[in-house]
Amino acid sequence: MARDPLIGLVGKPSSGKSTMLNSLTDATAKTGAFPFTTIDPNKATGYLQIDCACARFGKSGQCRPNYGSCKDGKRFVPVMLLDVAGLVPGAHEGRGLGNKFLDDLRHADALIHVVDASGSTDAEGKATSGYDALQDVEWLRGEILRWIEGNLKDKWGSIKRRHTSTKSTAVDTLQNQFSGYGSTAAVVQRCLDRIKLTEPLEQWSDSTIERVVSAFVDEKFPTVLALNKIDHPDADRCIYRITKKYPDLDKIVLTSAISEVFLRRLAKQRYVHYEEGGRGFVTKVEDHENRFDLKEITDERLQIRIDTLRDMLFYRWGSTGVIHALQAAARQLHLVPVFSVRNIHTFTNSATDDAVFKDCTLVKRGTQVGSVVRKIMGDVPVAFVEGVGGVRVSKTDTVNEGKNDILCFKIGH
Ligand SMILES: Nc1nc2c(ncn2[C@@H]2O[C@H](COP(=O)(O)OP(=O)(O)OP(=O)(O)O)[C@@H](O)[C@H]2O)c(=O)[nH]1
Repeated sequence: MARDPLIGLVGKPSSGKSTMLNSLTDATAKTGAFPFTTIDPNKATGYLQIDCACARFGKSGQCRPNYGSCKDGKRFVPVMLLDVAGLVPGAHEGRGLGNKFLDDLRHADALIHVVDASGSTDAEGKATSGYDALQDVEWLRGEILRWIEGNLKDKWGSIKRRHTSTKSTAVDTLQNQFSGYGSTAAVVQRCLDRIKLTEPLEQWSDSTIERVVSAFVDEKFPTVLALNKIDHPDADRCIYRITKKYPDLDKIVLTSAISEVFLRRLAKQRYVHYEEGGRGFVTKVEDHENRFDLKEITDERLQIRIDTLRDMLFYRWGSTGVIHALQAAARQLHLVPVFSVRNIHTFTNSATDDAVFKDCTLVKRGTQVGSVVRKIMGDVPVAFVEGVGGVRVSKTDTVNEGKNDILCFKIGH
C-alpha cells in the first residue's frame, strides 16, 4: 500500500453509512484541505485519532499540524473514506448498483461494514422489525467472495493452461488475476501461506479455489463490523448474537453514528461541551464553574432526548463508538504514524516557526525506513536519515510505534 490508506464504508441500504461518514468527517477540529489529487463525490476525509509525538516530548502547546489537528496530544490524522453504496444481496450478479459497488470496493484497503443492529431494516434496507442482522454480516462477505470467485472460475481453464505453459509460480499466476483488486505479490503469498496450500495450481479443485479466494478476501479486505444504531432499544439482541458468532472483539465496534452527529451539532450550538468521540458530555447544569460558557436547555423535548442519550448510550456503552470504528480499521491495516521533521532536535520545520511535528504520515508497521523515505520524499534524493537525538537510522531499519517514528531526511546524494 504505497499510497494513502483508503477505508471503505460498506453495508446494506439504510444501515447508516452516510450518517457514519458524516460523523467521521465533520470534525470541527479539521484545518486545511488534505492533498488528495482527485476527490470523488463518494470520498471524504475522515480523521483518525492517534497519540501524537508532541505529548511524548511535552510540546503539545507547540503542535500545529499541516493537515488535520492536534489537541492536548490527541492528533486527528486525515484518512480517506469511501462510501460504497448500493450493496444488496445478489450484487455480484448485478443487482442494486452491483458492479458499480464492487468496482468501487476494489480500491479500498480495509472495510468498515456498517450493520444496522436495531433489527428495524431487512436485507434490502426496507423497514421491518425483529430482523436478524447476523444475516447481513454473512451475505455481505458472501457477495465479495462470489464476485471474485466468479471472475476467477470463468477463466480458470485458460489461467491453468497459461500457468503450465509459462511455468509460472502460483503467486505470479494469481497475482496476474488479483492485481485488478489492488493486490500485490506479497498479499497473494501471505494468503497462500495462511491456508498452507501444497497442491500445484493445475490440480486445484473448485473448493481449493474457494479457500484461496476466502484467504485473499481476508488479506486484501480486512473488515471491521460497526454494529450501528446501538441507541435503539432492540440492539442488544443483535449485538449478543453477532458477538457470540464472531468473538474477535478487535473486529467489532458498537456505534451510534446518529448520536455522534447529534452531539457535534449540539456542541456547535453550545448546548453541550463534547469532544469528538468522547466518553461523555457536559450541559450547563453540570458546568458548575461555567468553564464552557454553555447555553441553557429550555426545550423540554431536547432535554428528554439528551437524557435518553445518556441512559441508552453513554451509561450502557461508554461512547458513540465512531472514532473507535476508524481506529479498529487502522489497526487491521497495522498503521503506524511517522512524523517527519526538518530539525530532529527541535522537531520543527523552520527556524522562524516554533510549530512542532507539522507532518504525519501513516505507514504499515514494519515498513523499512527507505520505503518511508520514498513515500514521503518521492524522487528527492535523500543522503541519510536521522532519528531522535540526531542518531543515524539505516534505510533498512523498520518503523514501529515509538521506534523510528520520528525521522529527519537529509537531502543530498
Ligand atoms: N437510531 C439510529 N438511527 C440511525 C443511526 N445511524 C443512522 N440512522 C438512521 O438510519 C437511516 C439510514 O441512515 P443513512 O445514513 O442514510 O443510511 P445509508 O446506509 O447511507 O443508506 P443508503 O444511502 O440507502 O445506502 C436514517 O434515518 C438515519 O437517521 C444510529 O446510530 N441510530
